[in-house]
Amino acid sequence: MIELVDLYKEYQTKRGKVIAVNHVSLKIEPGEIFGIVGYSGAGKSSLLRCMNLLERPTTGVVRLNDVDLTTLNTQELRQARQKIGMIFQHFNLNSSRTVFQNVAFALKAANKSKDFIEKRVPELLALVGLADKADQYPSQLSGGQKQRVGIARALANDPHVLLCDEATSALDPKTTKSILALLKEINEKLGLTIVLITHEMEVIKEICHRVAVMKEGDIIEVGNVYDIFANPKQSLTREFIETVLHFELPSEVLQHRNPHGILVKIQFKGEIAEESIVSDVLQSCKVKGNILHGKIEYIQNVPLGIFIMELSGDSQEVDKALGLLRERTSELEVIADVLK
Ligand SMILES: Nc1ncnc2c1ncn2[C@@H]1O[C@H](COP(=O)(O)OP(=O)(O)OP(=O)(O)O)[C@@H](O)[C@H]1O
Repeated sequence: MIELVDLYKEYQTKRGKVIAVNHVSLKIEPGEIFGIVGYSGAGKSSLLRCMNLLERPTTGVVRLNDVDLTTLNTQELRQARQKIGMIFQHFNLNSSRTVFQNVAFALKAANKSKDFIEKRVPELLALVGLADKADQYPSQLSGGQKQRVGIARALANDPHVLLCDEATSALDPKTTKSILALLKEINEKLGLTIVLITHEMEVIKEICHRVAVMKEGDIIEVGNVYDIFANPKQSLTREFIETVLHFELPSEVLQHRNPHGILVKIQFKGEIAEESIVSDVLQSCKVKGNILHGKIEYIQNVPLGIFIMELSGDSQEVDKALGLLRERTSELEVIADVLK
């Protein structure tokens, strides 16, 4: 488990002090994929790099499996770091070494024997799907393949934790998906804890169990990914979610609104997203419902349905329909007139 207690990181610059991480406390549980999302400059890299002391926090505690890394001497820290793998946006491979040698490097640094290295590297390359690339050089590989080498190298010493610093930001969408799928597979197969930072909410949606939203050095919201998507509290979180759900109503739709109708946003969580609650209620109340926008997203394989509808008809019947929709289940949320 990783535990950050009151972590604070500042940099001294010519223009004065910059606070990158502002008294953050966080617990990351073993085996989870934990994402940290935020815009550029929010402090994500600084926070991540404090987790393995690549950056030393100005104050605060970084515990890995109950050991406070900030209290270790150089030798102890080197040992502890072997249990924290890291991958980078630009892969950080040594271009003058082959794929095999890049991965072997991490094992040599941990004083592993030649025999062990000869056996272990092919296993690692097979795990990341590069069994046939051992003798190639980084320049002969695609971006996705380079990141696979980075992952193999990071896993060489059986880490407890894998830190991912914008690991897919330099990759195209298809390659991003394949790297995220590999990370998920490794998480499930090896029970490895993964912490990733990203500015893309899509990455969070794709593989994370929990997410923290970071702004100006602070964590402003943290929770289970599904709950955060279904019920974001902070406007910045909503902004990030919007980049995935694309739920803005096009202005043409608003121009052609029925002046007597009311706009409702209806959100279904879990299995009921697949039921026909809305049509049942509208039929029973003789209310007309016009779907203006709607979709069902699957987040961690659980459906989240969101619809924007215009309801029209006798106003008492519309109120009754809204009441019934609210009542039908606690998992259904009706936000009446979305424009107000
Ligand atoms: N080595 C450094 N020296 C001085 N200031 C720094 C240093 N590293 C980061 N900063 C500053 O700290 C703040 C947080 O930066 P950080 O890189 O941690 O954020 P980030 O969310 O990871 O952004 P990005 O995605 O652009 O890397 C920024 O204001 C940045 O300019």
